[in-house]
Amino acid sequence: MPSAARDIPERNGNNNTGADISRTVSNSFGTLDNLSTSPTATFHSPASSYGGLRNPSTKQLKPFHTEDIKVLLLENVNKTGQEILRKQGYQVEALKSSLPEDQLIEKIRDVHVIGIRSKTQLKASVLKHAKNLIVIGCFCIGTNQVDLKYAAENGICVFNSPFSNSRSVAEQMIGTIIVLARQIGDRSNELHRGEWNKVSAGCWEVRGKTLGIVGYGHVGSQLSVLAEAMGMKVIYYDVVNLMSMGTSAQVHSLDELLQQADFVTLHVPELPETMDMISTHQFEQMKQGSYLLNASRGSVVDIPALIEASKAGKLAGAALDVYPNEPGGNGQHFNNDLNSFTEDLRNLKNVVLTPHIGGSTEEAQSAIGVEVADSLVNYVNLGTTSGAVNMPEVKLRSLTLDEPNHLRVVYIHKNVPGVLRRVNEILGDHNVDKQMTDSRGDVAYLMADISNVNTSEIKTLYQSLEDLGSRIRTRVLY
Ligand SMILES: NC(=O)c1ccc[n+]([C@@H]2O[C@H](COP(=O)([O-])OP(=O)(O)OC[C@H]3O[C@@H](n4cnc5c(N)ncnc54)[C@H](O)[C@@H]3O)[C@@H](O)[C@H]2O)c1
Ligand SMILES: O=C(O)CC[C@@H](O)C(=O)O
Repeated sequence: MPSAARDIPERNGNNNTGADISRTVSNSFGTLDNLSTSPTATFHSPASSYGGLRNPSTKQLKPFHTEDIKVLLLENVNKTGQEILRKQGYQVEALKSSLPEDQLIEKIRDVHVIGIRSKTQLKASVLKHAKNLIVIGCFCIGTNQVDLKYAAENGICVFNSPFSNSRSVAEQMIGTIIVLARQIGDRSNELHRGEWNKVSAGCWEVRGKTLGIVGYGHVGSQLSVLAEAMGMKVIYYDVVNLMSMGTSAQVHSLDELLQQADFVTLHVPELPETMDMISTHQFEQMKQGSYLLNASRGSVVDIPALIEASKAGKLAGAALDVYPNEPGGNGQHFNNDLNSFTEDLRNLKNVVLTPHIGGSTEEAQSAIGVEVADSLVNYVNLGTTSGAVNMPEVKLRSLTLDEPNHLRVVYIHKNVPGVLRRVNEILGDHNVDKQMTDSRGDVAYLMADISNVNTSEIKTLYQSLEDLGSRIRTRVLY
């Protein structure tokens, strides 16, 4: 089977039209709209909308038989995404869990596309086995689980969904703040065990309390608006200056936020700088009887220090949605084998533990499925990198059906002097209709549509580009 990225492609006989692949997902509960207040009554999956393919005059580029494209989807990627990829004719294998590293390496060897969520680690040690891989789709916000630099330097483009689950996380945080303030988790557990324990001591309204948001991006700023609507005062800390929502206010340092907030909630990405961002010193700065919430990444909080702060009564409660090590799939155990502190954590009072579900709503997962699958199809079929997290963003207007002898060249190369001159010497034997190039760090991405190309010339053109020392990956779409 030809490598989609490197071998000379064959023209595809598949007659997919825009109509085949455009999606209008209707609401199967639509007829109940006027009768039911069920959430499903207002739920619609977003429509898929990849650039240009819906227009019947658009020429669909096919670098290969689409059924040769192998896609591996892990971690229960939503069916909206699976359907979009299957409708392209790609061979899609979808698994519910992540895979242990040895099995992942076996599977990744011959796939062209992989889709993951937050659990699957695509480090260089795994990616080096992925000889055919051209693109990774993270069906989530976080991309810390992928070695983005290694991927770019090896011509593997990475996409994510930057905000489709932000609202879901913010809503979970609002619910959890109230659950903590009223000790609802403990009361519910007691009653499940048959114990009636009607108390008001240490239970509070959230109105008038101060919420400190660390990381005021997509999630943090949504949460800010919701919290103010409940009468909370909002302060936030971020490494960049940002516009305040409502009457919230940015503070100058993390310590300042910790000293003022009754509830501290973390919404920063996993970075070297955010590792153990909340540890013993930070707990010392927090107000007596305050609360900590973390739905960002498990590495951001030093959990043994949190356990100490909780046992010492410094914290009145905490909520964790993320952990340094998380189980690979549902049904697997959450115990000390995963994280040595787990048993201690489970025994703490007023500590809400959730299994990384901040973004797990029907709305978010359905939207993410469509968004990321669209990006993957756009990249595989058209070479478009709009929204990529590790490559320059390059997009060319679509070719049309009255441009039959055109082909699109995608050339991913090292960002070094003299490459464009050499590439254009090769392309210059033809008419270069349009060309765009951009760089990001050490990697550059060139896309060109050239006309008056005979099929017999494609192989030579492809090989000439492959032979340049600057080449990372060449793709020819026609
Ligand atoms: N629990 C879940 O299911 C879930 C769902 C979505 C996102 N997340 C996690 O939440 C994180 C935040 O999501 P988002 O969409 O709001 O991201 P975002 O990129 O929109 O916002 C992150 C913010 O953090 C700020 N930041 C970065 N480093 C910082 C530092 N050292 N100190 C203070 N601020 C810093 C950034 O400037 C940015 O404003 C994601 O990276 C992801 O890891 C978890
Ligand atoms: O769905 C997931 O696995 C991850 C959710 C969240 O942490 C994200 O990064 O979007």
